Amino acid sequence: MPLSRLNPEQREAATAPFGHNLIIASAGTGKTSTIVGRIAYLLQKGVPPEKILLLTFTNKAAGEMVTRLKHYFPAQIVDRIEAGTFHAVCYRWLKTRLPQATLKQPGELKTLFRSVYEKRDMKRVGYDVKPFSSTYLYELYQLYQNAALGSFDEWFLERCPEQEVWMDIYVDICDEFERTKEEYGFLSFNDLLLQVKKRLEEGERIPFQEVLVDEYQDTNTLQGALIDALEPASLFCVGDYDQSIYAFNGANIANIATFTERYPDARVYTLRTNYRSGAAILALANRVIQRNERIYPKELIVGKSGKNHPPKLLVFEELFEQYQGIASQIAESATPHTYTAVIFRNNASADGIEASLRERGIPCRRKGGTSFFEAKEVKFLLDLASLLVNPRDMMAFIHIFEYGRGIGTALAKEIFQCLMHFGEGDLRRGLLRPAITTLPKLNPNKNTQLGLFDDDLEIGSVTRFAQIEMEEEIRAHPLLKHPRLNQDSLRFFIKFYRFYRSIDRSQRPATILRKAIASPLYQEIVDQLSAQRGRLKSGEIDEEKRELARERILRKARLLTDLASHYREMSRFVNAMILGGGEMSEGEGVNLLTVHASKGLEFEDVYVIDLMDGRFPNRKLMERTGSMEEERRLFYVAVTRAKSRLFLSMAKYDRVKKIDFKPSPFLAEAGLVREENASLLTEPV
Ligand SMILES: Nc1ncnc2c1ncn2[C@@H]1O[C@H](COP(=O)(O)OP(=O)(O)OP(=O)(O)O)[C@@H](O)[C@H]1O
Repeated sequence: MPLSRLNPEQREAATAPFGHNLIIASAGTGKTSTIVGRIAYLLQKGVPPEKILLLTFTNKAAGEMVTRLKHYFPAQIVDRIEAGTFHAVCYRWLKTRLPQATLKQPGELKTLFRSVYEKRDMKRVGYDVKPFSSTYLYELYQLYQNAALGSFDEWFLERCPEQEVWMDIYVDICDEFERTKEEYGFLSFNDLLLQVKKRLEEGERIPFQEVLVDEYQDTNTLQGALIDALEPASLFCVGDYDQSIYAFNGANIANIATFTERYPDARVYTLRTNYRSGAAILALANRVIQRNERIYPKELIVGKSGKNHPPKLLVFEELFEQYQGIASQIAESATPHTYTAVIFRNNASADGIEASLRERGIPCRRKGGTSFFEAKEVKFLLDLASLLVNPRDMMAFIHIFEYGRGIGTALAKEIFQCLMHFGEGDLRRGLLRPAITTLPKLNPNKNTQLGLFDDDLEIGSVTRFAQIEMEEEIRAHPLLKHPRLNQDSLRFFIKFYRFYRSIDRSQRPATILRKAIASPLYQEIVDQLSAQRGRLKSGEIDEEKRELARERILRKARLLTDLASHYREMSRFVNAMILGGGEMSEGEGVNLLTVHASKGLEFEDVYVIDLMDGRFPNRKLMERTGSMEEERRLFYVAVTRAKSRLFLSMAKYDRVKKIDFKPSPFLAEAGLVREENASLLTEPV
């Protein structure tokens, strides 16, 4: 049983009485094993699995815990436990209430927000204070949803009082954004939590007997409120305040810091034995983190025996030399690449190190596989899938039709509006079996954002298309009367029409994707993209390059089909791809990670790079939402990922930007450089 593998302090926590339990688990002290032990304990005590809710920071973490439990309990029991991220769990629950709603990628919603923002002519209003850009306002609005429960203007004005003159317009923009999302059936990630919280507050019940929360230190105000709204009979929160690193995303360290005030009956357990790292690494981590306020008392005991490598400072003369030097060291190291990680504070560090590793033929992987989902060939297929799930999804339709020669955003919007009109609000019907055969009567005063036309459409002559081969039903389609449709755009429309007809009765996501990939519609996308990617600087197309690009595109398309084969319903597939996209990593080899992405992971050898003042700590971000304490916690998280060897590296000069660097103050706090003048104790390598 998992309980028998726990040490006494882990077991004491795992078998805590029902009630409000907080487990302070320092880095590497085995919180995963403790949570698994706790669930085993609950099941042994007879708690029905469906009454257990496990909330984790990634779906992968939930999956790993569930897999471990399956070693001890039958799968049909373990699978009934509700486990996943806040988003995934809320999505599953909402799905039963809002079957049509589609989750949208943050990038897509940002575009929608911009289209609402740009309808306001800020210049004409002409206040002295410059308004925030659409992107910045959008980010603030997202942060507000995670970080506060009161009204937007109150929260906003507290942070940005100088922007008061714009407040009414900002509120108006956010309101319209919310209405537009609702109209299209779109949900943002925040909406998942907000909607569930609202329904719970309105009296719906999800009666969990125990809610377990992993990485409790990184829950935000909204998540904290959601946990409260669930009103679980018992709460088991596991976290480490020294690893709270998501303030920029609204994480509220007060959730963990005030636990005992909010729940006066709370019991606090502390896991102290670190099994991950050698004594010297732990001593360094502790020396630094001691400078932060101690919220609950804690002490780390070294549980690992064996060889103890002292952490090493690597100092390079020049920034790029640093990346090269580290790549060389990794090339010579006996540690397998997959057990090695390079960790950095800022994403900007990744390219230099990746290029240096690849130059030496060392494979590497970057977490946050957005690159896969952002690849145009994948996005196109996901847009097709999204449109099948939610035919009101005008954004997906536009993205698809923009590939048609001669079709820009404006015409794509018009085609969408026409099809909706022909089908009386049903896109598929408007396309395949139009009920109305006249072009839409349009209202010039209507919202221009929806792409309705300024004036009524004149009727175009269908004889323009006499030479184009097509089925009779397409020739009779009312869209052909659209005056702005030309031969190229019609050809694209025909491909789209035929694809829709080919999948008329198909249900399974993988079948539909296979048909899509084989269709002339997708062939057109593959041709366009591979030609673009095969083009040389001179403008000519290199056939070999184009062929390689084509193979890569099709490989990605097949990978997406493989992923789809795990789903029976298209809506589940689409939403899972959006929910889980950020957790995918691409490739094999040395792990290149931001500190945030390294959370919860461990590696034999860890290189924490670019340890220069300004970069780590990142002074710019500190001014916005951060603090020195948060940066110190980031440093603590980074160094405690190391099991055997820890290398801390810095450069003294950036040749490209011509800047001199000072060592990170954390190197002084770690005792690796002299504190008073931050001078180096180590000579450059
Ligand atoms: N009782 C135990 N005896 C021996 N090894 C253990 C025990 N508990 C955990 N470990 C090992 O300690 C390491 C750290 O465990 P785990 O990944 O659960 O830590 P964590 O508390 O989640 O760390 P962090 O918060 O830093 O991510 C793992 O390699 C795990 O196998």
